[in-house]
Amino acid sequence: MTTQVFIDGEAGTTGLQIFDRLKDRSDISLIQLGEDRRKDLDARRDALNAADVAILCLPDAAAIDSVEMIENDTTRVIDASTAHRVADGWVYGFPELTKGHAEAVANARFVANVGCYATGSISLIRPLVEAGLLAADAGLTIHGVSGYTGGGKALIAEMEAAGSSDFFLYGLDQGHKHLPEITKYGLLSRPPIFVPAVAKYAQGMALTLSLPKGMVDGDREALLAVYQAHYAHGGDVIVVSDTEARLDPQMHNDTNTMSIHVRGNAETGQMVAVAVLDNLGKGASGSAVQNLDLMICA
Ligand SMILES: NC(=O)C1=CN([C@@H]2O[C@H](COP(=O)(O)OP(=O)(O)OC[C@H]3O[C@@H](n4cnc5c(N)ncnc54)[C@H](OP(=O)(O)O)[C@@H]3O)[C@@H](O)[C@H]2O)C=CC1
Ligand SMILES: CC(=O)N[C@@H](CCC(=O)OP(=O)(O)O)C(=O)O
Repeated sequence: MTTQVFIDGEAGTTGLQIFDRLKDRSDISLIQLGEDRRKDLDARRDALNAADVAILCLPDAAAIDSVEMIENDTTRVIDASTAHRVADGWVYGFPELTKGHAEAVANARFVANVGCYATGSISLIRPLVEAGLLAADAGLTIHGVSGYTGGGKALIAEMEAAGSSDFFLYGLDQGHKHLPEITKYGLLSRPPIFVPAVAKYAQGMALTLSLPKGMVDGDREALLAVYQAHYAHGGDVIVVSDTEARLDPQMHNDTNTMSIHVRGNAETGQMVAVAVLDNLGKGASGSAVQNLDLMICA
């Protein structure tokens, strides 16, 4: 029997990429509404209730409405929006979060797919805190750069218009929507300073976690060993002990791979950990399909 999947928001940036990943699969039947009915409440309610799994690729308010429209106790939900990331009753959709978490995703009814910057940030922080190398109250600083598809259709239109900016910083007020989930699932007792940026390319992101001398209890080799052990339980996170001078945020585009790198200066003890991922791959659509696969294979 095929699994009935409804992508609510299929015409958006994340929804389209999920559709592309699922459209040729023989184990999945896609419920589609078409352009004329995709925002029709009754049509969405019927589709949500007919689906085995609904994948919500909507703004937060519409995603909350979708969950409220489910009247049965069988439709399972993967929500790509921010609405339920730290909500009770939702499993955080990052299978590699910690040992055993993939099973939690597989058995969940409600899965909150992870934010793109949050995926990279948590992937760097959590293993070090779990291993006792980094204090939960450490004053962390994360910088990130993303392609403009991370902002959905509105930012794509803005950045592809004539005269748009080439690069900008934002989130400087330290109110970025990913900070609550980074703090909670990074096992931190205070949020990091987070300075994201958008550059004039479509897709792919890189984040750095600054590790000044004395902040972590270990050198580069120790950190790489901790990351390797943490991500040895399967999934799509790879730990790379490279030393190339440049890291390209687009190097994992159109895949679900996220790579972790550790660099630094052995003489000064100053280090930086780096995560590279596709904001629409492991940062959104790819991870939604990874979570779906875990859920329907359980
Ligand atoms: N882009 C990314 O890298 C990531 C995005 N996300 C999250 O995924 C969600 C979708 O983002 P993204 O795909 O980028 O956004 P887009 O703006 O590209 O797509 C959103 C889609 O939802 C549709 N929509 C809006 N309101 C309704 C409604 N009431 N009923 C039905 N459809 C509606 C829009 O319609 P219309 O086409 O008419 O505008 C659009 O097609 C957001 O919550 C975002 O935060 C998560 C991780 C990364
Ligand atoms: C480049 C860009 O604008 N990125 C978005 C985050 C991507 C996204 O929408 O992710 P979530 O839905 O997981 O929050 C932002 O910083 O708000």
